[in-house]
Amino acid sequence: MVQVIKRMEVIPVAGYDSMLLNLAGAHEPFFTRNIVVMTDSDGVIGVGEVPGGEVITRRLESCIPLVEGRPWSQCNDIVMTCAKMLSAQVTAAPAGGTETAHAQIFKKVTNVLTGVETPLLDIMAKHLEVPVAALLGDGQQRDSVRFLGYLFYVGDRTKTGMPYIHDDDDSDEWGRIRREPALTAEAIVHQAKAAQERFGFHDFKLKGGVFSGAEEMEAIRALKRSFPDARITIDPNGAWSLAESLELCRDMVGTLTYCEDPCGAEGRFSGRETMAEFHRLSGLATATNMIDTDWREMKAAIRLDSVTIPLADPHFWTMRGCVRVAQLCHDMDLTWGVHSNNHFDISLHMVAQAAAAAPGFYNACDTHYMWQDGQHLGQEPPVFRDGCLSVPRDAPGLGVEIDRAKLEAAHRLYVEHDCGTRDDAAGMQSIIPGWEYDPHRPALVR
Ligand SMILES: O=C([O-])C(=O)C[C@H](O)[C@@H](O)C(=O)[O-]
Ligand SMILES: [Mg+2]
Repeated sequence: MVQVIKRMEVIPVAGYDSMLLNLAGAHEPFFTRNIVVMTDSDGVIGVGEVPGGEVITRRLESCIPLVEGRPWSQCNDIVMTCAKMLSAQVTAAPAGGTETAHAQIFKKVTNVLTGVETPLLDIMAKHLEVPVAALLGDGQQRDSVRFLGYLFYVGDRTKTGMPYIHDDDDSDEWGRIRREPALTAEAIVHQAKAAQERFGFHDFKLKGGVFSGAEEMEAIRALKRSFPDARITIDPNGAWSLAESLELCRDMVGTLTYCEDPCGAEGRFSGRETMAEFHRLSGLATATNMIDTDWREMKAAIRLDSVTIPLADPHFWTMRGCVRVAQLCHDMDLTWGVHSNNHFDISLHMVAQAAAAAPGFYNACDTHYMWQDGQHLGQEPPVFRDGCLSVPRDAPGLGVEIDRAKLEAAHRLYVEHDCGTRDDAAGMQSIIPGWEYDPHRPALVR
């Protein structure tokens, strides 16, 4: 008797965040996600997590009639049917907006497909008694997945009047500092040391685009002095011009292992063209989650040699899609990595399972989880050892069993604070009235 999906639930949730700074402003006190829970006719439960926001919630809900009543064994066909329905929805949407806005809409479609695909894979893997990684690509390649410590400048929450969480964890130095301002190179090194103590990270990424590039490079140099063996990267989200990127990175080979989205589109040149020039002239490997985010962009990026590390986040490539990228990287002279946003433990397990199926060398996976540690929705907290999460071959499914009480509490938080779509500009405007996003000017250079 083939089990069918009896119920698909879409649950918007919120969690607490620190006042993390970036080019687009400051993270607000709450981050949002959409959780999908599917239950089959045997009572087997599968889960998935994708970015928050009402558009994604509504699109996921529109998939429910195409999922309920179908056997999980028809996973491919279910996802394909949803993809067709969603692409008709998007095509029917009113025209207008910029090309970037259009790309964002399509990214939201893959976010939704990931929300449908992941719980189905979880259920399928549980029935087959294998980890999800065994169902991806050529199957499970490793039992342990490396993550990096994702460092951020942190704003002073006390100046905002916004309900940022604080004093929530006194268990160690990381718990004590992660909600407090960090606005200097010393503070960034301190963050890295505290995070390493708790999680064991070997590699680090600094979110740039906040102070001048020169100041941020000082932080990178200070990090390298403290962690000489670490692979270190910086990501200003394309804030610098090509000339500035080259100037800033002139002596950084050996200090930076790779550079993520240093520059973007400029005058007559596309972001993929400026990144190609940067890669060639700086001698640095280049990573991106901005200019190589689907197959069409991938073709253009490969043709130009713009990107050596596509950060193939399962949330916008789907789990199977991001492993296809990993296979392509392995077969060509590229290396695979993963982008992240604030997330709960379900997403962390999704990334770990995908990375466990990535063949050959991969870059330590990005994760924001250190900012959320303690807010898991599963019954057990994820445990990092030596900067790694294990993906045991004898643990069926995604590796997370949902805790209904925690899920309900995260949903209540979403409702009570009227959370919706992320707005980093609002966070920044709470300390700098009238502040506006400028893609070419660091957030605190005004
Ligand atoms: O690599 C990236 O660009 C990111 O991690 C995107 C995120 O939205 C990051 O900028 C953040 O959390 O502020
Ligand atoms: Mg990035």
